[in-house]
Amino acid sequence: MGFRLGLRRGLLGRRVSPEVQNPNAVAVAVLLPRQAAVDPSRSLVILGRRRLEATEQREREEEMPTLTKLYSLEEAARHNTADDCWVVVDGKIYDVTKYLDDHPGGADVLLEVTGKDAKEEFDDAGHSESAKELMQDYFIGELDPTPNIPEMEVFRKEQDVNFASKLMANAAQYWPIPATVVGISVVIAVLYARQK
Ligand code: HEM
Repeated sequence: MGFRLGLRRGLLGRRVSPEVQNPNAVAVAVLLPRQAAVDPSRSLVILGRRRLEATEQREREEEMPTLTKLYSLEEAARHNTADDCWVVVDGKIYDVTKYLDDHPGGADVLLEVTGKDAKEEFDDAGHSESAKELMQDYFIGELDPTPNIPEMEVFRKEQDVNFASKLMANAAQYWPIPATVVGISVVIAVLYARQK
C-alpha cells in the first residue's frame, strides 16, 4: 500500500476502491459524503449537478422582482442636514448620514447635492468601481418614476339630510299666499250663495 492510498484511507476512514488512483480525486473525495467519495466520476457528477442547481437558484432569484422603496424627490430633499442626509444618484437614493465623515470627497459635497439627482456631479468626481460598490451599503430606495398626479378633486353631492324640515321652513314663509287664495274662494262662494 503506497503512501497516497494510506493517506486516502486515513482521510476517508474506509477502504478506498482501487479505481481511486488519481491523486486529484482525493481533494474531491474528502469534500464529499463518503458513499460519493469512493467513486470520483460520480463525485464530479454530483459536484457539477450541485453547481448547476446553485446557478439555477441564483438565476431564479435574479428574475424575481425585488421590493424597492420609492420616494419622491421632495421627500428625498427633506433629508439635507448633517444629521440626516440622503443623496440621489441616477434615480437611486442613498442615506449617507453615517458616511459623511468618511467620504473622501468631504461631507460638504454630499450636503451640497441634496434635493436633486447628483448623477452628473457623481460622474464628474470620477468615482472608482470600489466606490460604486461601497454605495450599495447606503442604498435605501429609488425615486418614484410615476409623475405627480394632482390630487383628484372629489365632488360629493351634499346630501341634504334635513330636506323635509327645510321644505317645511320655506313653506311656512309663504303661508299668506294659499291663505289668501282660500279666503278669496270663501268670499266668492259666500257671494255666489247669497245671489241665489
Ligand atoms: C453613497 C454615495 C457615495 C459614495 C459611497 C462615495 C464614495 C467615494 C469614494 C470611495 C471616494 C474616493 C475615490 C474613489 O474611490 O472613487 C470618493 C471621492 C469623491 N466623491 Fe464620492 N461618494 C459618494 C457620493 C458622492 C456624490 C453624490 C458626490 C457629488 C458631488 C461625490 C463627490 C466626490 C468627490 C468630489 C470626491 C473626490 C474625488 C477626488 O478627490 O479625486 N461623491 N467618493
